[in-house]
Amino acid sequence: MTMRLDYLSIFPAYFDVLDISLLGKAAVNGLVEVHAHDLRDWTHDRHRTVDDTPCGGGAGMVMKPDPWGEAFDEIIGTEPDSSVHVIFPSPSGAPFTQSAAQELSSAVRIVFCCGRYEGIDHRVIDYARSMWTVHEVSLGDYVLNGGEVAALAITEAVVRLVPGFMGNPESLAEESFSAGQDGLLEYPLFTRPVSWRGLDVPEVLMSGHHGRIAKWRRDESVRLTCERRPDLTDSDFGVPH
Ligand SMILES: N#Cc1c(N)n[nH]c1-c1ccc2c(Cl)cn(Cc3cccnc3)c2c1
Repeated sequence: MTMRLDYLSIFPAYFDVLDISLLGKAAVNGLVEVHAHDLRDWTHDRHRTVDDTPCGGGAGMVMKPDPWGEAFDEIIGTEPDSSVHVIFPSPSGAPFTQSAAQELSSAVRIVFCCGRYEGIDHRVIDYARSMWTVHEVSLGDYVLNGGEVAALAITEAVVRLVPGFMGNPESLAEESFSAGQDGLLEYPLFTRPVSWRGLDVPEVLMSGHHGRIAKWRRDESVRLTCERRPDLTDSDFGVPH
């Protein structure tokens, strides 16, 4: 089943990058289909206006609802369909998580609405909620200038989980935040040469003793998670006291 991805933005060129790397290969293999659209194509004035001053006053400009509605009609359609997932990156969105990426990886259609300025007229989101399955999400607690970078990050997180996308699906199970990792951060990785600029690969990893290697990796994951992400440690993870 091909996953169709649509991107609505006043900077559609942001999404040209999706033609390269693994995503480009996935498109070639028919796993995903990418369509980027310029929101200004649904304006009708000489200046192709997409913004206006905020009702109630305040700084900056707000994106007008009209172009979004006309773009929705043409790109998605005018009939409700809960199988269509519409994503609004937003500073006030819910944190985007690996489990959200996992859920979205089985979607047949995802439409990313990438706003700019101070944001999109809220009626656009309300209308979308009346028609499709809407996700208002944030990448994290830092400020971006619009939704495009978030849409690219979410795309990569989702598409890499689509069955058939990753050459070696086993590698997905050991990553940070993956279910197989018990919510722990990934352990440190090493490869050849064994000695590099006076720095050596931990001996245990060269021992060939799989039990010891597994214990070292688990201990390292617990140590790193306790140090860097105490918010993920909802239990002791058997941390040695
Ligand atoms: N996702 C995410 C995310 C994040 N993690 N930081 N900033 C954003 C984000 C997402 C969408 C928009 C739209 Cl639309 C306009 N802006 C600019 C802006 C910045 C600060 C306050 N108001 C608007 C966006 C910022």
